[in-house]
Amino acid sequence: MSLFDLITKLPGVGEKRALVLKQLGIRTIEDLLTYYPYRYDDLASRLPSQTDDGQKVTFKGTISSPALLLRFGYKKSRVSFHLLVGHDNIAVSFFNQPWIKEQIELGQEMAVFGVFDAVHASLSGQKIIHADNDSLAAIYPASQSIHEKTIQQLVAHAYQQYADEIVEIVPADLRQTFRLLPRVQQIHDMHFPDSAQAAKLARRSAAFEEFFLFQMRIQLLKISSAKHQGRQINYDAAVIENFIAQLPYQLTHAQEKVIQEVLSDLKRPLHMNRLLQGDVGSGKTIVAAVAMLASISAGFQAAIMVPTEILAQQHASNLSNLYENAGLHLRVELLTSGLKAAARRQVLQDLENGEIDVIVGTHALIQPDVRFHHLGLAVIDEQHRFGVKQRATLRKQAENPDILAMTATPIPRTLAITAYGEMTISTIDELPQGRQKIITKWVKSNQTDHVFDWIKGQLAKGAQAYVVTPLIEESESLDVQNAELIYDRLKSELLPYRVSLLHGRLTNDEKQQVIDDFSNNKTQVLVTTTVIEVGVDIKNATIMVILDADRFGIAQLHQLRGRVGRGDKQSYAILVSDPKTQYGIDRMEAIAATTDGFVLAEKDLELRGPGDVIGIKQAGMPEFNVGDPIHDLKMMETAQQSAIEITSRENWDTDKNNAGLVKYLSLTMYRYKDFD
Ligand SMILES: Nc1ncnc2c1ncn2[C@@H]1O[C@H](COP(=O)(O)OP(=O)(O)OP(=O)(O)O)[C@@H](O)[C@H]1O
Repeated sequence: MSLFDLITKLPGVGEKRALVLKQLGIRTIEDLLTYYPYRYDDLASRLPSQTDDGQKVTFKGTISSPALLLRFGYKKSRVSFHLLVGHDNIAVSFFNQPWIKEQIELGQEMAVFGVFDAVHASLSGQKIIHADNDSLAAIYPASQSIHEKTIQQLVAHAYQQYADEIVEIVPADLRQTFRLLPRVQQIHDMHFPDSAQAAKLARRSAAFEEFFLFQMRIQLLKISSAKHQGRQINYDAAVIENFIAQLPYQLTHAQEKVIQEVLSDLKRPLHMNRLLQGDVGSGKTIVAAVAMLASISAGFQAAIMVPTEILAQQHASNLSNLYENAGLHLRVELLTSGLKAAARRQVLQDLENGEIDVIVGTHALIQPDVRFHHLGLAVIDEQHRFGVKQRATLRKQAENPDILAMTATPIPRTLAITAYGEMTISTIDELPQGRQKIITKWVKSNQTDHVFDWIKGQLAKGAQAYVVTPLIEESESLDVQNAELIYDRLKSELLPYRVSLLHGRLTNDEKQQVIDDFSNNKTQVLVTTTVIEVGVDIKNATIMVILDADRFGIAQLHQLRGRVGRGDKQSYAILVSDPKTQYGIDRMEAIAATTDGFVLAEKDLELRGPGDVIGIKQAGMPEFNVGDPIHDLKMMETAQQSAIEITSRENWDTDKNNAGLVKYLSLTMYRYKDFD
C-alpha cells in the first residue's frame, strides 16, 4: 500500500469515475489527499444576534411550528416551519426538498444550516445538521461530472485507509525552523479541521510544502539540464570586442553587464536558459546580436525567433547591417511563412548544410522540416508571445541549444520568482544616453481636432507620427474599416504631408512597403491598427497618438508608446479616450504618470490581479492549489532559498534526512513534464 497507488484502489472508484477524477488532476491517492478544500462551511451553531445578513450559518433550536409543504407545479416546492433559536423565532424554508417535511416534528431539537436573512428573520435552509459537533465542512472544487459530496466521501475514505502511509516530505530541520505541522496532521486538518484556527495552521504548512516542492523541482530541472545538455561555446573574444568597438554608439552599463552575463553562460559547459528583460527601447537587440556572434565565432549557428513577419524582416536587415558595418561577412537569412516554396527549400537546405550563420524567423522556424547544422544559440524575442510548447519545440528540434529569451513586458518582481523560476534573469535597467522622457498626455475625444492640428504643426518641423486606431476585438473587418476612416480623414486634413495605412489585411509585402516608406520618411504619418505593437524601431517617428486608448491594457499601451522616443528627439504620446469605468481612468492615469515599464507592470498587477496580467499564462505561470504566490511571496522566497540550499549540499539526495523528499520527487516529476 502506498500513497502513489492509483485512485482505482479505493472502493467505489471504477474506470469511469477515475476518468472524471483525472480531469480534476487526481490520479493517485496522494493527489486526492492533497486535493484541498477551497473553503469551509462553519457548521458550529450561532445565535441570530451574532449573525450578519446574508451570512451562511447553522442555527440550533426547537421546532416551534408544524411543517407546511407547498408545491408549485411539477418540480418546485417549499417546506416551511419555525425554529426557536434563543429568543428569536426564525422562519425556515427549504426549497425543492419536499422530503424534509417528514423530519420536522413540533417540539423537537434541530440544527439547520442555511443563509440568514436578517431583515425577515428567516433562514433559507440548505441542509439539516445531524452530527452534533462544532465542526467545519470542507468544500471542494467540484465539476459537472462529480459532486462535491462525493469528493468529501472519497477523501474521507482515502484518509481512513492510507493515513498510516503518510510520511514526512519536508526535511525535519526545515519543519522545525518554520514550525510546520507533521504531514499527517496537516492533511487531516486541511480536510477535517476542528476549528478555523486548525484549518489556518494546516493551510500554512500545506502552502509551504507546495512552494517548497515546486522550488525543489525547479532546482532539479536546472541541475539536470545543466548536467546533460550543456554546450560549451568557446567564442572568440577578439571578434566580440572588435564588433562592439565598431558600433555607432557606446553600450550602456546595463547592456555591458548583461552581455557579460550571457557570454559567461555561453562559455560554461552548462546549458543556458536565460531571460533578458528590458524596457521598450532599452536596446535588447544588440545584446542578442553579440550573443549570436559569439555562437558563430565558436563555429555554431544562431537563430532568432520573433512573433511577426514585420519584426523578422526588421531584425534580419538590422543584423545584416550591424555585422556588415563591423566588417563581418555573415550570412543572415529570413525564414517566414511568406517565403515562396523554392526560396524556402533553398534556405532549409543551406541551413542544414551549415551555410547560413544566422536565421531569423517566425513560427516558420519550428516546423518539423527545419533542420540545423549545428545550432549553438536560439534567441526568442518577445518570448511571452510564444507558448511553453513552442519554446520547447525549438529546443528539441535543435538539440537543445542555449536559450536567450527576451521580453519587453517586464513581469512584476512578485511574479518573476514563480513564473520564471527555471530561468536566470538578466535585466537592462537603463535606457541609452540622450533619450528624452516621452511626454504623455491623456485627452478626451472632443479634443481630437486639436490633436490633429497640433500634429500638423509638428510635421512642419520635420516630425513623423503614428496614429493607432481603436482595437475592435470582435471583428477584424470593423477594425480595418475604422482605420480606413481615420486614414481618409487625415489624408486630406494633413496635406501636403503624406499619410499611409497599415493593417492586418495587407499582404506581407504590402506591409513591408508601408513600413519602408514610413521609415524612409516618404510618408510622414502612419495610420495603423495594432500590427505595429511590438518591436518596430523607427527613430524619426516622435509622435504616437492612440485613439480610444481605453480599449487597450496597460502593457499594450506601454508597448505602443515605446514605438516613439527611440532616438534623441523629444517624443510625445497622446492618449485620446473617454473611459467609462474607474478602471479605464486608472489605466490612463497610470500610463500618463510614468514611462517605466517595471513600475507599470506592478501597477497592472495591482489593478487587475495576477490572473490577467499579460503574458503570465503563456509564461508558464504554474497554478497552485493552496498557496498564493503573490500574497505569500515571502514564503515562496523562503521555499526557494531552502531548495537551493538543500540541492547545493554534497550528496543531498542520498542523505537519510531527505529520504522522504527524494522518494516523493522521484514519484511525482511526471506532473511537471511541461517544463522539460
Ligand atoms: N547603447 C545605445 N546607445 C544608443 N542607442 C542605442 C543603444 N543601444 C541600442 N540603441 C538603439 O536604440 C533603439 C532601440 O533598441 P532595440 O530595438 O534593441 O530596443 P529593444 O530593447 O528591442 O526595444 P523593444 O522591445 O521596444 O523593441 C535602436 O534603434 C538601437 O539602435
